[in-house]
Amino acid sequence: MPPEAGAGIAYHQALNPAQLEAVRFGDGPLLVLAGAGSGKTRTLTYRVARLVEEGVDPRSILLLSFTRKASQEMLQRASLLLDARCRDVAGGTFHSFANATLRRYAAVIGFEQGFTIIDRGDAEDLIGIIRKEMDPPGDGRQLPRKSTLATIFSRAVNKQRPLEDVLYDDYGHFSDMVDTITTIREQYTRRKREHHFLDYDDLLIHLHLLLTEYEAVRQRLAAKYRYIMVDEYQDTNPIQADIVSLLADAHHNVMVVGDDAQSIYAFRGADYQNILDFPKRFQGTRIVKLEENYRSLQPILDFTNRLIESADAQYSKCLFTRRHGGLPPVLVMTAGENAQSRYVVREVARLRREGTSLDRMAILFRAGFHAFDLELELNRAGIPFKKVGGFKFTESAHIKDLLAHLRIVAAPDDQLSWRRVLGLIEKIGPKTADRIFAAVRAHSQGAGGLLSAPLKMKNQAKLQPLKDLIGALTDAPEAVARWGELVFSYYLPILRAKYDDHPRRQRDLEQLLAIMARYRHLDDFLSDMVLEPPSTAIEDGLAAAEPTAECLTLSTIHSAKGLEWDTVFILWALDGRFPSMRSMEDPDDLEEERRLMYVAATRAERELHFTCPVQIFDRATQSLLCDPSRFLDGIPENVLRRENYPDW
Ligand SMILES: Nc1ncnc2c1ncn2[C@@H]1O[C@H](COP(=O)(O)OP(=O)(O)OP(=O)(O)O)[C@@H](O)[C@H]1O
Repeated sequence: MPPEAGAGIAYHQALNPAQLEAVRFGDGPLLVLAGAGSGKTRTLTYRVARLVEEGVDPRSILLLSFTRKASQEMLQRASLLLDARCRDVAGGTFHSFANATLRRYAAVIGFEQGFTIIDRGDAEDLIGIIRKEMDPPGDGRQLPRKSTLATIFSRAVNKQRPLEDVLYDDYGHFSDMVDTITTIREQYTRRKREHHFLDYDDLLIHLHLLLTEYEAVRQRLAAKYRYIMVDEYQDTNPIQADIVSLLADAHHNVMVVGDDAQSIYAFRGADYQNILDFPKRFQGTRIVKLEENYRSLQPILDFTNRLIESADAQYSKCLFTRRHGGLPPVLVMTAGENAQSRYVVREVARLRREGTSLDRMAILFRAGFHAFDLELELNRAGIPFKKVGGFKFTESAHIKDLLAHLRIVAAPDDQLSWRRVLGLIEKIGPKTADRIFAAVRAHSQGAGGLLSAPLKMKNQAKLQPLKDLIGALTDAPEAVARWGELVFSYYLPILRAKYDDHPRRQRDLEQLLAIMARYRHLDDFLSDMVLEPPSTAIEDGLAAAEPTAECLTLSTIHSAKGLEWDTVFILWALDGRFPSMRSMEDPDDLEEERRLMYVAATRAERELHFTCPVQIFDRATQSLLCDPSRFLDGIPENVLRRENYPDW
């Protein structure tokens, strides 16, 4: 039991005056502008504990955050501070909250039989099927690819803009196909309805709809959640901001926490304008700024304050710390990409000799491929690393294969999963798969329909092992782990035949089985796999051989958000790479790149290195890139040191 338990929480000792003000704030709207490393997590945690301590029913508090892990950690910490009541607080992401609420009110919005959530890959596959059926424009031009179509549709939803506007503004070269693209979207919407599918965006759309069209439901939800808290508010999109307003409309007890300088999800529709507009949405908003940083040494903050000072519209903040000492960050010009990798390897080795653990160092970059050369050098030097970001566990083919078998049992109307499952059987193509699916569906006995559906003789034999599996699954009582084992045994021979690197993939599947063992209901497991997929690094380097060994982190900047390391290296601080050439065409994109660099730099506690390989040929513009990132221009030597590697 912590010392404070029972004797009341020692707020004064744990919090600085600004944090304390936010924690003790009474009813009404509150905007907490929390600089990087200024303790926003701590502030939210203590506020939850305080509300509960003062007698607020924990079930009437709703804490929305960017990942479920973040909200779970906050609630766990709040429980340690106060007591187990804090675990009853409703916490999660916008999407998981939408999922839970829509399941409760499914009948209201016309999903009496429930729904299946499809991930981005499935959404693209469905769009791909429709795209194939459409006539090409006729002039030899190609329709946008399925992934581009999915991005266009999603952008329209998340920015709440008409499809045509998104096409004209962001994809001008496809704007003459607006009619065909609109038809594809209509078809996509229709098919999703038919199969009871909701994609990620639909979760928000339907929740929004539920709150705007069904006043009685909105009132019930508003009465239920008397205190609303939102973490990372700068990364909300317009629908999410509306959802918060609709829920809080009746009482205005809403606290949002965020940092406009760290908004890096505009490409997903996030709009940092939400945080700037919050006081307009909620009259009488109290604004509290958290400016004391507990993470970095002062020379790092001197640099990051400079970096963000030139950003456009923002709330002004000036971070400071009581931690002094340390050197200013360094910008190292390297003679090409390989020299960049060798510089990083040399410095990592030096830090290690000086006693810094590899776990306390990170190499950050904008896109996964920016680190390929470095990965080779690290392997050569025998430095173990793990690579995070880019692509997710559940997006890999073998994981999707295994999940598809479970999905046809949970949702027998899921045509995409049937196609996948049947497509794994030798000599069954998409057409046969669709015929079998139609026969099973006509039988209306769920997946068990496969056992009795009239099928061609030649298909009967091929399907026997799958039939046995479905028979076993439908006979076994609902035990998620057991079902996982059954599918795993069935799938193992397929995996071995299909992939040369099956041992590594088999380890992933075993990990998935371990995760399954934590679930009681298959629906919950499958929904979580779409909403909160495990963030396991699949592309591990040498570390993969010894998962527990100390290792270096290689990460995209987006995946490094909220994390911290003793030493951080930021690769490719070269104008044309960071900011990228593309972002230079649009001032908003350029600003987002600056914030991305700010997020990366504020992860460092003690040492910060930028590397800039020069004389890089850019194919798109046919030019040589030689200058450091424009964001570093004009920063004086006493704030950012400059070096060459190797000396030239
Ligand atoms: N009042 C305080 N006294 C001492 N340490 C604190 C205080 N507030 C926060 N910290 C410490 O500062 C560190 C950063 O806090 P936290 O993770 O909450 O930052 P953050 O604001 O979420 O950062 P970011 O937005 O950059 O991800 C943590 O180690 C936390 O324990």
